[in-house]
Amino acid sequence: MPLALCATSHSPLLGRNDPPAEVRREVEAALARAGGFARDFDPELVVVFGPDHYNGFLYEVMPPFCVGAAATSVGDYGLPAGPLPVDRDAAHRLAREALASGVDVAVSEDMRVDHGFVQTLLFLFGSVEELPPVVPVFVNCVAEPLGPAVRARLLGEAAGRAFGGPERRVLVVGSGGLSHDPPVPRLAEAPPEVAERLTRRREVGPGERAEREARTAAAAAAFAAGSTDYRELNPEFDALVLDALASGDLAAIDSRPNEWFVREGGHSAHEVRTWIAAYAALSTQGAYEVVESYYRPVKEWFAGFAVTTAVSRGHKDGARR
Ligand SMILES: O=C(O)/C=C/c1cccc(O)c1O
Ligand SMILES: [Fe+2]
Repeated sequence: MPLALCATSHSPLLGRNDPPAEVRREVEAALARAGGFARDFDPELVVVFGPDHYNGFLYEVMPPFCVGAAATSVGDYGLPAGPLPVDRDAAHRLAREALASGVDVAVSEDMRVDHGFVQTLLFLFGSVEELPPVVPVFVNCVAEPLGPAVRARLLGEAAGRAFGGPERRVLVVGSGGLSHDPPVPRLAEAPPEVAERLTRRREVGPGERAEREARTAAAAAAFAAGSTDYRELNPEFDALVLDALASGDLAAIDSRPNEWFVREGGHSAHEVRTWIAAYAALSTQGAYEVVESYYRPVKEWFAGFAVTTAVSRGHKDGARR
């Protein structure tokens, strides 16, 4: 039972702009079950594929992928700031495997990560203090130009080869998606001051951060109230993605052109690359089965919100140690 998988959407608007209480309770229950699955599996290592939202990676240098050999949470949206417990040797092992197989990952000895990593890790493990050793793997999902989605599969397969095997229990995690298009700025349309902000790394003060986050929450409230300024969530796209991942037919999604993701799911639908990578890692161990799959579109959170867990076929019960 060497690999298991959790893949969840994230939304930093959870707790800031909530849907009716029963919807929040239902999503939190699905997240709690995924957390129970992760803790029962008791991983010795967590490899988490996550995006960034111009908090850690800027156009100064924008790699398609980056393996964090050390990482610090920036503490956006009220999440805890500070270092994450990264397994540096494991990070280098993954980078070597990826590079040897033709996936040109960058390596960072000082990676900054935002809610795209930290919120999902806390969904699963509760607090930074309770985290097992992690390897954070940045997947660029917002900063155009993007490579083809299939590269995320190749990256995930490299992770599967690096960590598959009986020696240790490794949980692979995907964080992001599914259909959604929150107001994340895009360089091509950015006025000069925003382009500057997307390009150069600098400390963001608490006032500026709070203002930005309040703007996103207000946009989500307007979206939920019926504003047509934002792209609708697309449950059909989300179902197609979830079905393809569950069936193991990753090509059904990762062979699609980038424009398809944007047209069907919105700009941030590219975050499903993190799920593709996680499922691809699991696929290196043979056929797999989804243990649980939860889905609900939540406009208040700007998210087609899904939570899935999976194990290699025949290991459903073995997921509990
Ligand atoms: O504020 C941001 O940068 C992004 C917010 C957000 C909102 C909803 C879903 C997501 O995946 C997000 O990253
Ligand atoms: Fe996101």
